[in-house]
Amino acid sequence: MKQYLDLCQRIVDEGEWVNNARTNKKCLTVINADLVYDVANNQFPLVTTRKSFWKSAIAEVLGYLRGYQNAADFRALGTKTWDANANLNQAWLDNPNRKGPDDMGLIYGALGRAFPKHDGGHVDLLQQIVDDLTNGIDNRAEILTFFHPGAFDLGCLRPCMYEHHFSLLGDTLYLNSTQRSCDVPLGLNFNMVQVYVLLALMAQITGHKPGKAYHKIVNAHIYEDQLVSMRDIQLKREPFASPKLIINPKIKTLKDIETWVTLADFSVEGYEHHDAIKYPFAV
Ligand SMILES: Nc1nc(=O)c2c([nH]1)NC[C@@H]1CN(c3ccc(C(=O)N[C@@H](CCC(=O)O)C(=O)O)cc3)CN21
Ligand SMILES: O=c1ccn([C@H]2C[C@H](O)[C@@H](COP(=O)(O)O)O2)c(=O)[nH]1
Repeated sequence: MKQYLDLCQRIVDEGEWVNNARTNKKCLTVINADLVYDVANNQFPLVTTRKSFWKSAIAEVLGYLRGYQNAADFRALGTKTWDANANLNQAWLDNPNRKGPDDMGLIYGALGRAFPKHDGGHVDLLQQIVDDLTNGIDNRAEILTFFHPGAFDLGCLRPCMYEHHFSLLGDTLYLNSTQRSCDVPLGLNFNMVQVYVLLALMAQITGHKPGKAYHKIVNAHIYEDQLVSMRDIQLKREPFASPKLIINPKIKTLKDIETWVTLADFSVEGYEHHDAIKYPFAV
């Protein structure tokens, strides 16, 4: 939690204003932040200086792992967070590749689970990584990537957390996640949970102990209409201790995640938080 608040404060103190053409908003911006999550000791990085809707964040991860590409499927899992990008973004509404209401196109898991090959086929990057790790193999390229510049026009948004690199040291699994662009008040609140859960889940289904998750952020920003709430409300609050995340131990395979896992398989223990803050969302 401290590292999150430190980043927010750093943006407020040292950030530079950058005009963002896509959203037509100004962003107070810093470049580069490195966050670390101690998954081995269940230090769940949940924001406590406002109420965090952590279930929505985990629903997104489940949708990515299943390769979903439709906001209705994400709603069925328990999150509405893709509705705006699928249905309110004018550039995507005007894009002939959009297949209709709620379509998000080829982004995140839809791409990572069927990455196009040169011969016209596809490769399921996640399945390959799970198979390797389950067999104790780390080929030093266990990389789940969602980044495919040749396919940007097939999706509603370029992936923000675009790469997850898994590594094995003995029986401990590590994760390095890279994020190119980060909406710190809204998105990072979710992204910290997601990096943590991804390592915890992957360790559980491949039979390893989770170690640390390293989260690199390149462009970290606060939108102009979020600044006052962050600076004058959220940053004035004292954080509470980190809660614990409990994952159903019956989840043992990728197939389990694909077939029966729901948000009921996740709970948080000891979550003390301040009141909710509603931050504006830039489409
Ligand atoms: N501008 C922007 N920021 C983002 O963080 C973001 C995008 N766009 N587009 C793609 C996804 C969607 N994400 C989202 C979308 C909405 C919320 C949101 O509204 N969060 C509220 C309430 C969530 C709820 O009730 O489930 C919050 O207070 O955290 C968070 C992340 C993260 N990403
Ligand atoms: O997981 C996510 C997804 C998106 N974001 C934020 C970062 C930016 O504010 C926007 C995306 O805009 P781009 O113009 O494509 O950079 O969404 C996030 O923080 N986390």
